Amino acid sequence: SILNCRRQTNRPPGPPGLPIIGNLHQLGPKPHVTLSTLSKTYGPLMSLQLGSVTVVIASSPSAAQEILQRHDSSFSDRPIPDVITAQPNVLDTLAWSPGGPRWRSRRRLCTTKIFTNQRLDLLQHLRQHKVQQLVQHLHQKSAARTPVNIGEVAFATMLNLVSNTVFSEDVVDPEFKSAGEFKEVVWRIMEDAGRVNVSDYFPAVKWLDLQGVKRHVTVSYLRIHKLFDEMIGKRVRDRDTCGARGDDFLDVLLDQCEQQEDDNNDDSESLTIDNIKPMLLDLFIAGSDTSGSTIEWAMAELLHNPEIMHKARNELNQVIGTTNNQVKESDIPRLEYMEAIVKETLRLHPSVPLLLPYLAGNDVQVNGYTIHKGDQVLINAWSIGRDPQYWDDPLAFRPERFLRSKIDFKGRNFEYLPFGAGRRICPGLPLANRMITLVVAALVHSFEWKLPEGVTPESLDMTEQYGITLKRLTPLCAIPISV
Ligand code: HEM
Repeated sequence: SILNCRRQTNRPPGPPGLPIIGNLHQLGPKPHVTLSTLSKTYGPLMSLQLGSVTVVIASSPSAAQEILQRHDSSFSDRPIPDVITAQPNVLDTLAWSPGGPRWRSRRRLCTTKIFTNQRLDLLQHLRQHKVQQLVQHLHQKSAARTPVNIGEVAFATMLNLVSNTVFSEDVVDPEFKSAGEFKEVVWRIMEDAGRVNVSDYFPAVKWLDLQGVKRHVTVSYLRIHKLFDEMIGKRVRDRDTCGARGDDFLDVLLDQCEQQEDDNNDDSESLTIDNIKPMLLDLFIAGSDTSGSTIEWAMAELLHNPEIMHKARNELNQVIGTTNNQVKESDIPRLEYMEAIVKETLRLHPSVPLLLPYLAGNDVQVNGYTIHKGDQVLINAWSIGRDPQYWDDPLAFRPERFLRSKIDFKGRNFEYLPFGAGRRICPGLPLANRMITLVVAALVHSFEWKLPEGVTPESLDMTEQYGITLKRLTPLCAIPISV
């Protein structure tokens, strides 16, 4: 029996399952919630059998620390979902590449040249301009008193903020008049990636692609690569003809490609015009919906808690003023309360609730149990952020808890892991933090927000929906009133 097998192999405890499917049927529509509940019975390190895959789930700060810090070298790879393997050169992505030399050199480029404060400062005027356009768009909506789907404009805005940082270009119509192909394709890829796929739990039948998701997503991957080809081609020509060198991420990557050509090194670690595309796609997939839904949740919490909205507006009026001044990224360090709001939003609504999965590279002893080579490991950051052992009144939205507290999301406090921790912590964190804080601050500073007819702050539905990112079940709609 499964129980017996657990005892023999010293696996962490877990609920008994059925033959063949194991615990697959028990996960339900909100796996992060189910796993959190199960961990109360089976402990902070438990194991589930999902089809033929053993998944170990860490649900306490110390279990997370064991995996992400103490034994991090054993968990440097990720299991690659079948849908993700449909993309060309998947091993050149940052998010899914095994943690070897290729990943390390790309990752180093991110931390030393791309997501640095210096680089992000150089590009902030582009993002500032996009946020101004968003505010103008909302002024028009205000004049017409029409409700705005906040998640939708936030997602489109995040795509443009990322694309201006990467390409100095828009990928979505900044007036929000047409959706645009880029947005459609990115969205389709995320939908396919968010689907539960039997291929991932029964590797033996992977080749059948029973649900056809892999075939479906392939079309979108090829299309987005083609769109990247066009953008990169244009940039390469501009660089060749007028020697123009800009500051955006694409220029950094192309500079790196050229430098490596000069160094004459052509091993698998080196960057080429062809193999930077998976990394570029990573930035859009990992950066836009995550940041967009965080903005939607932050606004929902502010509308749900009017006194907190009020305090946030007061702070903005004090720091930025009540005149036509626009919030800038450089103002963020002085917006302590707004920063606390963003942190509190990510505590209660981490957009990647189970982080990205890890793969055990060898047998590892954790808390007296064995995690076996080949097991998958998940960290339930959602559950950890709501654990009453570490958080007072954990279900209340109280930004004040982060004022005068040293707890940060940079991977040192294991009771708070919205961006993960350790070697594979989110590299986009500094950009995410700037984009989210800037947009929420601009939305609160420029508008009073009203809920649609019949919805009150108390009755606003705050139910979650699990997907590739943690979303609201009912999209947040609200009416901006220009101030
Ligand atoms: C609210 C916004 C965001 C959240 C909550 C978030 C969260 C995460 C999490 C939890 C991980 C996995 C960490 C781990 O395995 O321990 C991750 C990885 C990653 N994130 Fe983010 N992220 C956000 C925004 C961004 C942005 C804006 C970018 C870039 C433009 C980005 C790029 C990446 C990449 C490339 C990885 C893979 C890193 C690797 O495997 O080496 N993320 N993110």
